[in-house]
Parts: sequence; C-alpha cells; structure tokens
Amino acid sequence: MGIQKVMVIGAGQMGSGIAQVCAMSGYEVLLHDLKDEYVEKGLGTIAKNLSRQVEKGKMESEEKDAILSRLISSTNLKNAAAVDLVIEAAVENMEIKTRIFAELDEITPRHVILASNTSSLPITEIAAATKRPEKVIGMHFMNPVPVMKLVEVIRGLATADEVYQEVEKMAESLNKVPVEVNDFPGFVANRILMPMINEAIYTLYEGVATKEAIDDVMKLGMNHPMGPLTLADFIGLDTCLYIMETLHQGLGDDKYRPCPLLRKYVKAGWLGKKSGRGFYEYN
Ligand SMILES: CC(=O)CC(=O)SCCNC(=O)CCNC(=O)[C@H](O)C(C)(C)COP(=O)(O)OP(=O)(O)OC[C@H]1O[C@@H](n2cnc3c(N)ncnc32)[C@H](O)[C@@H]1OP(=O)(O)O
Ligand SMILES: NC(=O)C1=CN([C@@H]2O[C@H](COP(=O)(O)OP(=O)(O)OC[C@H]3O[C@@H](n4cnc5c(N)ncnc54)[C@H](OP(=O)(O)O)[C@@H]3O)[C@@H](O)[C@H]2O)C=CC1
Repeated sequence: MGIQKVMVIGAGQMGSGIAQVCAMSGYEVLLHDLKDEYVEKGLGTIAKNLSRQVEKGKMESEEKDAILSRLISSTNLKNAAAVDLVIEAAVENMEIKTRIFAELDEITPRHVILASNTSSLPITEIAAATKRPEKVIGMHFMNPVPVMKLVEVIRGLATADEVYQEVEKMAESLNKVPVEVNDFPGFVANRILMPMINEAIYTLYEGVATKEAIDDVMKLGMNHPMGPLTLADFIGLDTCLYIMETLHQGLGDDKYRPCPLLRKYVKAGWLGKKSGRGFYEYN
C-alpha cells in the first residue's frame, strides 16, 4: 500500500513547511503540536504560502483548497495510530525527541516508519528509544522547505535497507532530491554550514567588521544568497546553538565551540526572525 498518511510533529517553521510539501504531493497530513494555537499558526503560514502562489498565477485556487483540505490539525499524539509515516520536527533537544519516539513506538502499528528532521542529533540514539530501530531514520529537510531541493536521508546504525528505500521514494514524490549520508554529528549539511556561521559570529564578536559588512562579504564575494548572520537569524539562533553543541560534544574538538555571543543572544531570547530579533530586527 505504501505511504498515504503522514503525521508531522511540531508546527514550527520546519514542521509547517514539511506538512505543506506533503499535502501538495497528495498525502493526507496530520499536523501535530502541543497546543491548538501552534498548529493554527503553522496552518496559517501554509495558507499564506499557497495564497502567494495563487496570486502569482502559479496555482489555481481550487488546488490550494484541495491542499488545505488534506491538512488536519492534531494535539493528541495518539492520532499517530492512523498514519504510515511520522516525521518529527519538534525542537532540537535529545530528551524531547527520545520521549516523543518512545511514545510513538507505543502508539503506532509496527509497520510505521518513524523519521526525524533533526538537524544534528544522532539518529542511532533516537532509534534506541524505540523497539523498532530498523524503522527509524533521519529525513533532514532544508529551510525554507517548499523551496529547497535537498533532503539528507540519514541511516542510523540499525536502519533497514527497505526503510531507507521507502523514505528515498517518498522524498522523491515530494519533488525533493534525497542524498544518503551516515549518522555522524551534524551529518553533512550542518557539519559544514554551521562552523561557517559560528565563525561569522566570532568575526562579529571580535569586532573584525559590522554585521552588515560580514554579510555583504559572503553575499557579494561568494555569491551566497544570504549572508551568514542573516541565515543564522533565518534558521533560528537556538537551533544554531544546539547544532554547535552537538558538534562540539559529539566530535570532541574545540574548533566546534559555540561563540559566546551566540550563547548570549539565545539567553536573551533573541532567537532570530522567529522571535522578532536576532542579529537583525524583524517586524
Ligand atoms: C539548519 C539546518 O538544519 C539546515 C538548513 O535548512 S540550513 C538553511 C538552508 N537554506 C538556505 O541556505 C537558504 C538561503 N537563502 C536562499 O536560498 C534564498 O534567500 C531564499 C530561497 C530563502 C529566498 O530567495 P529570494 O530569491 O531572495 O526570494 P524570493 O524571490 O522572494 O523567493 C524565491 C521563491 O521562494 C519562495 N519563498 C521564499 N521564502 C519562502 C519561505 N520562507 N517559505 C516558502 N516559500 C518561500 C518565494 O515564494 C519564491 O517562490 P516562486 O519562485 O515560486 O515565486
Ligand atoms: N530551522 C531550520 O533551519 C532547520 C531546523 N531543523 C530541525 O527541525 C526541528 C524544528 O526546528 P524549527 O521548525 O526551526 O523550530 P521551531 O521552534 O520553529 O518549531 C518547533 C515546534 O515544535 C514544537 N514542539 C516542541 N516540543 C514539542 C513536543 N514535545 N511535541 C510536539 N511539538 C513540540 C514547538 O512548540 P513550542 O513553541 O511550544 O516549543 C514548536 O512549535 C529541529 O529539530 C531543528 O533542528 C532542520 C532543518 C532546518
């Protein structure tokens, strides 16, 4: 029968994007978060994205309505009993993720694949919280999900080949390009991207240049679509810090130590675009 129904856990920037692309490709999607208001916010973002496509003449409004009708809100994890695939996109915290996976293992039938959109945490450790580690896999989408083509597909130590193949097929059905990687801290994307962002924050911290100048150098000099500090704000400074901590602890090399300025901003609640303030201010 294959995958027809998907639950996405976490209706934040990644979860809502993943739910959107799944619904656009015909899957029925349960969008789950802790509170109704978070799910509503996520669904609002999706509706706004789709309306923009309609306004640009890239989508019929009937299609938008059909996509929205495939999205169902959930605040009870037990609803996962009715799906074929769960994609978890809650906050980047091992305790929270392992708790969710242990509960999902109790709730969902044995055939259900449990995927995590973690950006850096070991899939093998998340899988060990369940009695089905062969069915646990990393499905790492990039932000903004509706735009970026890549899905890093991460094999945990015990991930079964059939599970990898099914997830690869599912990613292709979303018009994404799956790339296979092994389970190491930060995988490939954030092993390379995040130290660059952290270094940009050190460059600001040490007064080498202003934030605007740092971003301009990377945009105009390296053709990056966004400067590293703008990109950090876009990703979320809390997520950037969690990823650096995972790299630092997991690889044991001080070259991955998070910049104190990054810590300070996160402690202040300056989480970037999503909180209204990071390196830049947003309204
Ligand atoms: C941290 C991790 O674990 C991994 C990560 O995700 S790391 C982050 C990876 N992402 C990046 O590096 C993004 C870098 N930035 C970019 O590529 C670009 O700035 C961008 C695609 C975000 C915006 O591009 P742009 O050309 O400046 O903007 P714009 O012309 O307004 O948008 C281009 C298209 O993207 C869409 N878009 C832009 N932002 C969007 C968003 N947040 N959600 C949905 N769609 C969006 C627009 O609607 C537009 O669509 P059409 O082509 O269909 O009209
Ligand atoms: N930001 C990015 O660029 C990328 C992030 N990722 C990964 O995706 C995941 C989500 O990140 P992102 O969307 O940016 O973060 P957000 O902060 O935007 O969203 C996280 C959402 O998950 C909710 N949540 C927290 N705990 C639970 C729980 N126990 N059950 C259900 N929902 C919960 C949060 O609710 P509340 O607000 O109450 O905490 C929030 O709505 C992380 O693992 C991150 O590393 C992967 C690729 C790119």
